[in-house]
Amino acid sequence: MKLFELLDSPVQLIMYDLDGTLVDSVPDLAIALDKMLTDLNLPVAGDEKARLWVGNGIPSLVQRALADDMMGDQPGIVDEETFTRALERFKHHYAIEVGQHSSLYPGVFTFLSQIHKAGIKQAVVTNKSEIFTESLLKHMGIEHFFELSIGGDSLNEKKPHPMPLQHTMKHFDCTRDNTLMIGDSRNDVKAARAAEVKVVGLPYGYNHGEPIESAYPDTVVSDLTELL
Ligand SMILES: O=C(O)COP(=O)(O)O
Ligand SMILES: [Mg+2]
Repeated sequence: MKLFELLDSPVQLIMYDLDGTLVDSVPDLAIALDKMLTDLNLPVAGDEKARLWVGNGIPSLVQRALADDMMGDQPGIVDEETFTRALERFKHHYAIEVGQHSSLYPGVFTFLSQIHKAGIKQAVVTNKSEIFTESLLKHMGIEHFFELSIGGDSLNEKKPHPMPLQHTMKHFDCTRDNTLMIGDSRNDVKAARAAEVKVVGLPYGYNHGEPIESAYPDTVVSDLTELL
């Protein structure tokens, strides 16, 4: 499906998820997570598990790794003291690793350039912490494409809550009629549904081990250039 087929009005704003949508960022996250686990004398988790756990922000990722379980971020599973120490260790390691082993997915740079040239506004709406979002965008050389980036800790709520999407639309004075969300996980689809915006799913990212089709985005494309 093409961009112009998705909305009745011309697109004025595209909101992008970051991890798993624009950037294959798990290699950095997995290294930082394993260094954190090693600091705590726990067995390392590796890439595969990190890939399943990423998507609900850094605190959830750290809790899942500590519990070695997807449900680790539920109340009462991980004790507060261990979590606080682990989070500090993770942030320390990730600040060093961020952007070092990550790469842009195929078609991302071309798509962002074309959309930028067409005068359509672009924003990042991620659950990744703000400070690491800025750093990753710079390392990937794509920060200049975005007029706004909202992190998982920028507002009171993060995806799947619609708040970051609604905040972004308001910022650009855009509405559901001229705005599109693009993401790789059910959190993106749920947030878009709750904000009543159309959403494109990408199949190559991190959707907790499930195909993105199971979250029912409006369409799925194999890479972003398919939308051009
Ligand atoms: O850091 C995360 O948990 C995932 O971030 P995302 O929202 O860009 O996929
Ligand atoms: Mg994602």
